[in-house]
Amino acid sequence: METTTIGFIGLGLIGGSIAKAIRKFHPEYQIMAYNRTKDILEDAVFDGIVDIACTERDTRFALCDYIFLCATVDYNLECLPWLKQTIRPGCILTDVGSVKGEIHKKITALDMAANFIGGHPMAGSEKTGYEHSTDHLIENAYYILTPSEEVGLDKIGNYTELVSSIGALPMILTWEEHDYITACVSHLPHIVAASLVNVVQKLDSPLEHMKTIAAGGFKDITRIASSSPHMWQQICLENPEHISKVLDEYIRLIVQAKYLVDQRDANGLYEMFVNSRDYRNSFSDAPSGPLKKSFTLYCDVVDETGAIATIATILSMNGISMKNIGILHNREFEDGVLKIEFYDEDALAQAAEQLKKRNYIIYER
Ligand SMILES: NC(=O)c1ccc[n+]([C@@H]2O[C@H](COP(=O)([O-])OP(=O)(O)OC[C@H]3O[C@@H](n4cnc5c(N)ncnc54)[C@H](O)[C@@H]3O)[C@@H](O)[C@H]2O)c1
Ligand SMILES: O=C(O)C(=O)C[C@]1(C(=O)O)C=C[C@@H](O)C=C1
Repeated sequence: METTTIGFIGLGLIGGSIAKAIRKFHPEYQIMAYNRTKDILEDAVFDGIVDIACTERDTRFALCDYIFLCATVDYNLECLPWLKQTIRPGCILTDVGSVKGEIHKKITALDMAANFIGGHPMAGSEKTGYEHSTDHLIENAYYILTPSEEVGLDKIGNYTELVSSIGALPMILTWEEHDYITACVSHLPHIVAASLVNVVQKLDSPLEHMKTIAAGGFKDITRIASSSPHMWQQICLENPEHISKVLDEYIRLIVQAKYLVDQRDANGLYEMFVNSRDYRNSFSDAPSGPLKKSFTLYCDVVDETGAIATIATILSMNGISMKNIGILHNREFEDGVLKIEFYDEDALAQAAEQLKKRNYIIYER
């Protein structure tokens, strides 16, 4: 039987992570890729992720059942007329862009809608490049699909299955819904993080005390300010109406907060923080879906020999079995943390209690 062939145009953080996940869950699939930087392609072939390193506009993309556009938005758009002449009729063409409107409009204008399902994994990092890609970046993350109106249900079904099979959680939206929602939960936060960093730079003294003292809270909320300026410039230029609308509401809330502070309005301030705390606590950090729930905690450790052994000893002395343990250098944490997985909720709760008792800092996700 013929195997599924998947093509990538652009093999950076997201393209590389999807390719690695496909390789992990479907080792028999044939993967071909083109990337502007040749060394990356050589690395990916060496890693066993890519089978065929392609040249620009390689005619072998005609063999693909799926083609993922994972380069910069402008280059993805530039490829469309050529892809129209190249892809086979049943091919599913998809992208991973953070804004969907522009590509959908171009796809419709080029009469390619019957093949196009927009895609957007809601996972990422402030880092870019294939070297930061992992086979688990999109694991358990929502993966939004925005099918064109003309695309057949069979294609949507197949693509949804592919997304689930590599560990992500497919969710179907229209591109308009997608662009409004992400303006609020992804694009606005990046603008807020950038502005927060810029306000400190502006207000700090030449001795840079603010910069020196900024601690966990500031670092947590501004990690994403280190993201690619080019990528975020493009996102803001592609989704201006929605971003402007959510910024209006955000500015209104900031002005309201200033008013509460200026008025020394104790009740109003308390209400503001109670509301945000309760709503934030109602967010599910581990989306429930078809995947098995994992019972995992993350623990800050000093990076020195013996740190893991000490924790393993504490847990085993208390009769707590671990499923997995390892150091994680992850987008969520500034430095390495220890990731410990348990078999059930009870073991997780007991472990958290024992480690907190010994002053370890624990994050449950
Ligand atoms: N970074 C994130 O957190 C994130 C999350 C979800 C979606 N996205 C979307 O994914 C897309 C890619 O982002 P990324 O973070 O993987 O970026 P990246 O910089 O890591 O990867 C882009 C890749 O495309 C290649 N490329 C760029 N221009 C090219 C060209 N002209 N020809 C061929 N290859 C070219 C680069 O060499 C690089 O390997 C963006 O559109 C972004 O909106 C990003
Ligand atoms: O975790 C991060 O660093 C991200 O910013 C990831 C993030 C986001 O959540 O806003 C960034 C852009 C995407 O299009 C999807 C995900």
